[in-house]
Amino acid sequence: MYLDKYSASGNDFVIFHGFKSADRSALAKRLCHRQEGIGADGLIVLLPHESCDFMWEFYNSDGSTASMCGNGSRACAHYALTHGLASATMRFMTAAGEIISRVEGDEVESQLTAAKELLAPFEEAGARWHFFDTGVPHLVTFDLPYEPVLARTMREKYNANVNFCLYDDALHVRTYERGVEAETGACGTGMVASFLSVFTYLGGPEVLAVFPTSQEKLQVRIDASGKLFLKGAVRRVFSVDIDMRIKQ
Ligand SMILES: N[C@@H](CCC[C@H](N)C(=O)O)C(=O)O
Repeated sequence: MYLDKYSASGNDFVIFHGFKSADRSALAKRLCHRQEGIGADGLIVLLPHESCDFMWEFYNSDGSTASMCGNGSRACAHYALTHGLASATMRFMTAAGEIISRVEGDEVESQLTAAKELLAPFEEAGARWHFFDTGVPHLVTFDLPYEPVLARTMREKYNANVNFCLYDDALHVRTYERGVEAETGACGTGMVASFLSVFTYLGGPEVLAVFPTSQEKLQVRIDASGKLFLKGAVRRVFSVDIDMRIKQ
């Protein structure tokens, strides 16, 4: 089984392509395991699609599926170009809708699906929260430093990813990710939800530099028609051929 390991600003993924849809939840858990597998935040499988360049199946490291992943979309676009599955500008289908990605060297920009505000801003646990769906649901606060116990409480109550932000001349975001059940190095849809909170409620600009936990800088922007874009470098860490028959 041939696969690639990618890092997209510190959010890491195992990626391969196949021909058929299947329940790959157990495989995702096995491959993503940090001690007994390759280790990753998620598994992405590219599959043929009738009208797009391809479609994907996306799994978190705990085997759950997610409808979208911003950093995963950038990593898988680079994978698709590298493996001759698409040209540098490509369209692919996710459970959240169609994504358009453009690859230029190691820089990849993805145009995400239209965002929705799930709840008006609200106060809870001594903080003000914004709640956006940018492909998956994200809570965002600017009032508190990263706090894992509160992150876990809010994640469970709202079934959402949870972002703790600092906004100065740039945006700094730490994300507790659902399905990884921990803080990850970066979360693309979380950075876009945080950007939207700044843009909508704090009078922020149309383009912002965003620094996730990994400190690998990205750019988030909104165009005149409200389309949202996430851009940054991705890195193919290695390619490997593994024997999946070895099983304890
Ligand atoms: N890391 C991703 C988000 C992946 C899905 C998320 N963990 C969920 O289950 O909601 C990103 O870069 O957007």
